[in-house]
Order: sequence, then C-alpha cells, then structure tokens
Amino acid sequence: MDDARIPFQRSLRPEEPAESQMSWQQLDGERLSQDPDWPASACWALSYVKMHNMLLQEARQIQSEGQQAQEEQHGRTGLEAVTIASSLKLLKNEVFSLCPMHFLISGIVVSFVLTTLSFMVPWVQGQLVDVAVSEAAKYAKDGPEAVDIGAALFEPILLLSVLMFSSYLCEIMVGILFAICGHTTVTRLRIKLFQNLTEQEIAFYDSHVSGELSSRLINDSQALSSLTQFTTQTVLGAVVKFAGSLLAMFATHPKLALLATIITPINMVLVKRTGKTVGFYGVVQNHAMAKANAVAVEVLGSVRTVQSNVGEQYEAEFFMHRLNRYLRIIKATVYLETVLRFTQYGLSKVRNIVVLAVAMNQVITGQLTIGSYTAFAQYVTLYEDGFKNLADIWINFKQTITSTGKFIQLLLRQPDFAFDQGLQPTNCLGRLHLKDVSFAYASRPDHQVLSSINLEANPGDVVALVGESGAGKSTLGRLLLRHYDPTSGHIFFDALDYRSLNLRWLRAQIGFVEQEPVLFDRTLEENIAYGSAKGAPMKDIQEAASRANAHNFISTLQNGYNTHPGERAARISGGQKQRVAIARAIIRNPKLLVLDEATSALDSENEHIVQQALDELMNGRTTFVIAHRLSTVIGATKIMVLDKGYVIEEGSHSELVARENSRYGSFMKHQLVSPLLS
Ligand SMILES: Nc1ncnc2c1ncn2[C@@H]1O[C@H](COP(=O)(O)OP(=O)(O)OP(=O)(O)O)[C@@H](O)[C@H]1O
Repeated sequence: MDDARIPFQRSLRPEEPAESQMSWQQLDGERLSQDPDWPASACWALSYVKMHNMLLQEARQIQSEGQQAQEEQHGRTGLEAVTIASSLKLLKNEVFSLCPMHFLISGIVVSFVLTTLSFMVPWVQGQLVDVAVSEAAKYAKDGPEAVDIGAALFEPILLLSVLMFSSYLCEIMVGILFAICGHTTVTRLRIKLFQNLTEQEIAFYDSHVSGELSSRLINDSQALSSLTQFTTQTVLGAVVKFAGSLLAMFATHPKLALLATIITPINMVLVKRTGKTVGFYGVVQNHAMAKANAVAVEVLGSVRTVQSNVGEQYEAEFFMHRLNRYLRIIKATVYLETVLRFTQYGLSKVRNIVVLAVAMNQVITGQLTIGSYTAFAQYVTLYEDGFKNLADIWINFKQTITSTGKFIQLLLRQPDFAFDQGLQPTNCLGRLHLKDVSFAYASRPDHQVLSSINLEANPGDVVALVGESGAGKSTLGRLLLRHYDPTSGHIFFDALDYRSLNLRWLRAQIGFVEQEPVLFDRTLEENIAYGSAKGAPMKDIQEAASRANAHNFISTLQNGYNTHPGERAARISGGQKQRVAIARAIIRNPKLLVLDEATSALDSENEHIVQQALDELMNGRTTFVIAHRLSTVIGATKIMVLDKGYVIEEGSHSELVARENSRYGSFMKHQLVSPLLS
C-alpha cells in the first residue's frame, strides 16, 4: 500500500498527549477495523477474503518489481526470478554448504536410529498385548498356578523400556544437533550476506535503503534458519515414518490400511494450496517488516532532527502504520493455517471412527488380534505424524523460498566492481590524468552531470574545484574514489586505466576527507587506525593525530584514545571530528588526496587549526580539493571552475583573477559579501 494512503498522516497536534491519540486497543484492533483494507465487517471470513486477494496482488507486484529491477538495472546472469528449482540449487550450494557437516551427518544418523526405534515400539507393544491376552485366557481357564505373570511380561517390558528410553535420548540429541546446524547456518548466511552487501557498488545504495537491507539481513535469514533446522531435522524422519507406517499398515491389514489412507489425497491438495498461499503472504510479510525497519532505523538515527521538529508522535504513528501491516499479514496466515488444521483434524477424526468400527468388527470375527490392532492403531498415528510433518515442511519450505526471494537475490548479487581483480603495481607515484570524462547517474541517465573533463595532476599539485551548487564537484570526487565509473572517457592513475586496477589497492592509495566525516562509535584509536589496512601501532596513531592537530584535544579527554565518540560522533565537536578524520587519512599515507569541502562547516578558529592539519596532509601528494571557501584555493596549482558539468575556466588564482569578466573573478567579488560560493 502506498504511504500516501496513511489515514491519519499528520493528524496529531503536538499539544495533544500521545495517550489520547492511540491506545494498545487502537493499535491492535480499532485501527485495523478503520482501515479500508480491513473492513469492520461482522463476518471475518469476508474480511479475510478481501485481505487475501489484496495480499496476493501485493505479493505479485513485489515479486515483479524485484525481477524488473534486476533485469533493467543489472542485466546480470544467474539472477533470474527465484523459482523452486533455483532455490533448491541455492539451498544446496549456499545454505547446506554453510551447515556444519559433522553436526548435520550426526543428526541424520541419530534421526535414522530414532525413526527405526519408533517402528519397533508399536510392534513390541502389540506383542506385549498378545502375550497379556493369551496369559489372561490361561489364567481364566486354569487358575493362578498356571500362569507366571512376571516371567511372561518381563522380557517384552524390558525390551519396550530399552526402546523407549533409547528413542527418548535420540530425540533429545536430534533436537540439539539440528538446532546447532540451523543457528550456525544462519549466522554464516548473515555474515556472507553482510560481506556481500559491503562490497556492492555505491550505485546499489542509491536505490536501497539501509534499514530495509538490515531487515533482510536479520529477519529474512531467520526464516532460512528455521527451514534448515526444521527441514533437516524432520524430513528424513517424516519420509521414513510416512512410508514405513504405510507399509506396516498394509502388511498388518490391507483393507483397514486402505480405509485409513483414503483421506490422504484430499489432504495433499489442501496442503499444496495452503503452501502456495502462505508463500505469497510471506513475500508481503517480509516486505512489510523491511519497510517498518527502514522507518525505525531512519528515525532513531535522526532522533535529534525528529525532536527538533516535534515529529515524535507523527513518527510513532508512521511506524505503527507500517508495523500494523505486518501484524495483519500474520493474522491472515494464522487464519489460513487454522482453517487447514481444522479441516485436516475433522477429516482424520471421521476416518478414525470408521477405522475403529471396522477393526472391532474384524476383532470380533477373529480376523484381527487385539495386539495387531494395537500395533495398527499406532502405525496410523505414526502415519498421521509423518504426513503432518511432511505437510508442515512443505508449507514452511514454500513460504521460506517464496518470501526469502529478496534475501537470496541479495546473497547472490555480484557487485558491478570486482574487489579482488586487477593490477596492484608495487610502485605508486600518484599521477592523475582525466581524459574526456563524462558522467550521468544511472537513476537519471538523461541528466549529464559532468561533460568532457580533462585534467592532469602530479605529486605535489593541488587541483581545486570551484563552482555553484549542483555543478558536479562532489560527483567528480566520487569518480576519483571510483564509487562510479565515467559513462565515457577514462581516468588514469600513474598512466594505468582506473578500470584495470585492483579496487582495494586503488582505494588504499587514496585519502578522502569529507565535509561531514563519519566516525564509528568505536574508540578514537580504532577510528584513526581504520585508515590503515593492516592496523597500526599506537605510536603511529599518536603521530598521525599530532600531525592532524588532534593529539592535544584527545589527550584532554577523560579516556583519551579510548574515548567512544558516540553514534555519528555526537560527543565531540565538528572540528574535532574533522581532525580525527584527517589523522585517519594521514595514517594510510595516501598518494592521492580528495578533500570534499573539508573546512567549510567550521568557524574561523577551527578552520585555521584544521587547515594546518590539511596542509601537513597535502604535503608532497596529489591533492584534489572541492572547495567553497576561496581562501582554501588561493594557493592551488590549478583552479578549475565548473558550471553545469563543464569546465569553463582553469588556471592559477592570479591568472583567473587577471582575466576580464571571469566567473572566478565574480566569485571572488561575491565572497566579499558571503564567505561561501554556494
Ligand atoms: N546519487 C545521485 N543520483 C542522482 N543524481 C545525483 C546524485 N548525486 C548528485 N546528483 C545530482 O548531480 C548533480 C551534481 O551534484 P553534485 O553533488 O556533484 O554537485 P556539487 O557541485 O557538489 O553541489 P554542492 O556544492 O551543493 O555539494 C546535481 O544535479 C545532483 O542533483
């Protein structure tokens, strides 16, 4: 459903307390009945049918959108829509290859033993009943002296006890072994997906929200865990139980066996249909959870903005709306599964009565012993158990495979840029050459952001890029970091084409300092060492911090280098954050520096301190500065003025100001009024 259909969007007024706006009752019930998708009908069945149709439609839409997006954006091979066949292949190649094999094999062996034991128990019980019946007849005829009850019962009871105790132990072991299998597999799957997500090209993140991806990572994979755990644990036992008990029933009494299995085809049709429908529900369910998670992650990550704009109640309702969709789908699934269970339960009760009546007739006419009937009745229970397990596995399998399609696609997605291929030159000078570089973002292919950019820069050169907002300055910086490839033209690094170089190697040669640098909520020591691929000793970290003018302020913090700066470095100032980011760039000793408006957000005192740190960093390297303050570009070797993606002027500061009517000159005049160009 479209967000535009939120019935209560912005309905809250800040002065009204939250309690007067929504209660748990509303959250859970009233809101649903007010929702046009869940009419307040007296007949829940009608509401359910409406809901069912809506969910099927939505599931198909989500699936076709996913498929279309894949085909359009990537044209990748091997990423066709997830079918049962491709999913089975995935299960085989990915999921089961991640299973701890020794636990899996032990589990299979123990569950085989368990199944064998479960067949022996009814047989021994039947024997015991027949012994008891025959001893009872002797007792009635010849009196107590003719019967040694203890001797007659000892052997079968001992055997039964051993069998029962062994199956009890096996059951416990099977549970533990398969639980370990399931949890280990899902943990490995999550790690694999996480790694795969971190390696996707930046363009992928232009069209995916991080909250949605984290939901796929955590919630969708949970379903695969229960699938591996549940399926491996029960599938073997269920097949053996189902087939074995069928054989045993027919061997004991073919006519009764036929009667007992007469409802099986109806049950099979019911299970098949339910499995398919629950699968579609699962698609919408995971999608709804991902959307709800996206709201939670975004809002909690921007809670300062939310509170500054008095948006708490609105966000709570927005989240409630998204989560309620999830709840409704769960309810629809529960309704459907309940209908299935009731139908199956009812049919089996009728069948049991008919079988009992016919069996008693056979006992009376001497065609069946009571012992054989006891065994037969237990085989019917085993058969039912086996069928129920197989049905549950099928429904679970269909639901998981259909609903985790997105997870599977993400897991198998190959990034556009391979990380581990390409050249890794041993010597790197840092010479940069851009030849006729043009670029448009994939999401807006008709909007040319950069056009025919040419540039040559050598170590020690500082190239400054100036231009109005939206001119394409940051985009050029992103091309230098190889977040995107030019749509035409080439970038050469030490005369080697960017595309031919190993991506990890290339990025290790580049230091990047952003306007709003991101620090992780790990210690400052770890944040600085983050720039060094192999980790760095404390001595180097402190030296980098000193050169970045960060050591003094870090030393005054209570925990020094062990200080956690908080999420988004909220516990330190903007200038301090910049200096830690510069230290992080210094420690990697980059050959090429990309500075994106690194000082523009700072006051003049902080700017001075950070600029000193930057001068230290730029020394002897090829530097590319995206600048808004002209003070930072005056000393540049070359200044390029960008306008709508074209370089309209280039030269040194003195050359450009000397030109008549130059755009740079007008920027300079403008800056007398405002310190910022854009
Ligand atoms: N990820 C993206 N997807 C699509 N278009 C984008 C993307 N990022 C930027 N753009 C567009 O590309 C153009 C250039 O943006 P860019 O951020 O490079 O400009 P800029 O010169 O750095 O601007 P500013 O000085 O305001 O940061 C703008 O029209 C912008 O809307």
